[in-house]
Amino acid sequence: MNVIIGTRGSKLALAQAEYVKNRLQKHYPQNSYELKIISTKGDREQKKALDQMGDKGLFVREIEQELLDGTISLAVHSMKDMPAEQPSGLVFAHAWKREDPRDVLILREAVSLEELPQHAVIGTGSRRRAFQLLQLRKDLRITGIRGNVDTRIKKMQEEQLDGIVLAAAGLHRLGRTSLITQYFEPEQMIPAAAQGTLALELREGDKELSGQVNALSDIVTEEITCAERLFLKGTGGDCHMPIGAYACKLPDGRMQLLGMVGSADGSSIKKCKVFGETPQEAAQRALRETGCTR
Ligand SMILES: NCc1[nH]cc(CCC(=O)O)c1CC(=O)O
Repeated sequence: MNVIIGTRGSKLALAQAEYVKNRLQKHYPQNSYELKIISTKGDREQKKALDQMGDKGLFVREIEQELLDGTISLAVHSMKDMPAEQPSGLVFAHAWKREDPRDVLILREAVSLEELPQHAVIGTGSRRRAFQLLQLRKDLRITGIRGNVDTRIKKMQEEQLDGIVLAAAGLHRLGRTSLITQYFEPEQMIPAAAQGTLALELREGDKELSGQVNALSDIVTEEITCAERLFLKGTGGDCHMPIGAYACKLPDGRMQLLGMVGSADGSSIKKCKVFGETPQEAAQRALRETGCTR
């Protein structure tokens, strides 16, 4: 089988696609593999604020179209960037083991959040991160920042920001772990739903490839991703809303789910911690506790 893997061209997207290619190659050396870089609307319109571009799936639509057209056989994305709804005819393979789901702080000079001077300026384009950061340190000033991981690090230097918040997973995958000043525990800063998990998307009915990809999956990641995405879907929000979800399995086998839903301006933030026997039960309880359902 010839496996053509579609990916965006950013360094992080390429690192993720290479990782998937190498892991498949190791387990299935009988296949041939190639990467195909696909430019998306999100890549081409870097200058517009994300809020203005608005629509979901900005970084995925062209890639999904190539899957449907059959010009690629597997798409690799970050699951946290995937819209809740998927085009018909496409499915996700079972998730592989997730990378570190936490958010991290990269500081230009200070050594910790506590040691930052009063009114220090932190860059992030995510309201989820901004509002939770302000819960930890009310005096901080938040400034918008976007672009890929390298761009944000460069902007922190050029614009003399005191720091930025990024996902640990991206930095680990790029080999930039040494830049990290501090990790936030999920209870302090609830990550985005499925942060650190790859989305491996393929055509429904592609039995041979899905069999191979699914055989390398991680059942715990599959369950926690299910709980986090069900919660996200139930809130009705997309990646621009201040919504967080973090699930993990406890030693007794139950699932724990931390949920967060904020109003658009951050004036009200609801957080919860619930337990459930199944992803569905945990997600339902979290939606009820955050006031998304009754
Ligand atoms: N929104 C961009 C994005 N999409 C996925 C990751 C990191 C990797 C991951 O969460 O799997 C990042 C960068 C970041 O948020 O710092």
